[in-house]
Amino acid sequence: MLNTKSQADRPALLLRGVHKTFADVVAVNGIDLEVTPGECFGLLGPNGAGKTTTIEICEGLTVPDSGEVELLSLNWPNNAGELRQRIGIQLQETQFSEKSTVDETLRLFRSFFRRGLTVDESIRTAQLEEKRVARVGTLSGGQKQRLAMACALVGDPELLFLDEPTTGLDPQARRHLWDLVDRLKKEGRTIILTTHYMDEAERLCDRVAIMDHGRIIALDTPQQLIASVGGEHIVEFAAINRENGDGLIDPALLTAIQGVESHRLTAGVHQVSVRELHTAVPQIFAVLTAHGLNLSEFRTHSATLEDVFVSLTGRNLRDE
Ligand SMILES: Nc1ncnc2c1ncn2[C@@H]1O[C@H](COP(=O)(O)OP(=O)(O)OP(=O)(O)O)[C@@H](O)[C@H]1O
Repeated sequence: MLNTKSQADRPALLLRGVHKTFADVVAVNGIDLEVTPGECFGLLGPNGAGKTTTIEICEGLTVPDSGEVELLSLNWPNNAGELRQRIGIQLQETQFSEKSTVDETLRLFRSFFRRGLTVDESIRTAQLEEKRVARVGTLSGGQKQRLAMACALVGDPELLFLDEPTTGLDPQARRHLWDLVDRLKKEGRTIILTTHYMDEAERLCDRVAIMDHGRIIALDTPQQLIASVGGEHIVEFAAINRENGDGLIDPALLTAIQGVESHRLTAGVHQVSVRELHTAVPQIFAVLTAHGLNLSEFRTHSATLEDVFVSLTGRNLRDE
């Protein structure tokens, strides 16, 4: 059994050694996790990493093969009734009745909870006032996501699960959802969200677990994860030798440059993490010139969670 601290000291969510296999696919391969009350915690990873399976295990929708899961000091299936009253769930895709109005849909969801927000409050929170009497079938993608959020909130949950809340939304609708999540954080709710957008995780999450192949491969604040890459900036370039047409360069020549923290070569593109652009870049150019190399591509960016994933796995999050 889990240890017996008082409820106030307990994490809002606790996973210990959680495994789940579907036929021959290991979806979740030994996850340990503790989420503090009031925290916005992100599960970040490429498609198929196991994020949805993990979150569905937490939500009581999927039964793990092994491991312990505790939410708000309660567990599935022993405390299922109480848990359903105290958590909110936004699934990756929610099938609402297209013919019902926003108002009718929320009334139905509100009827599942003993206590919670009024339908008016949840419509206001999700900024759907103008769509109150609109049929669900007429809503845009962003409005449907906000309705799904309103349904997840109508029971006034302490712990809220959001599975890829902004996938498929245009930039404006995404920002709208982010503002809503900000407000929910300020209200002190614990939020667990999955995403494969690193900017979303950086923007919203207090801490992030990066998942790959069913495991957590890194877990920290976005800032600490990014700092772990080594340099604040990433310089990416491809180069061609004027004589023989290849782009090879001894990595030791690059890593010997003062302020260069690491080097990686992916699909012909060199990625160098550096502390300061203005000192490192001229030296990189000097090394290339000295070895007869001309640049064919060159760009720089501030290090992101994408770079953390690349440095851990050698792969890009987005290309999966
Ligand atoms: N019900 C299921 N039956 C069979 N395989 C499944 C099932 N659910 C998930 N899987 C497999 O388990 C692995 C993890 O899937 P999961 O949906 O948890 O990943 P994910 O990180 O959420 O990906 P995405 O970002 O695409 O939603 C994948 O290989 C997926 O095909």
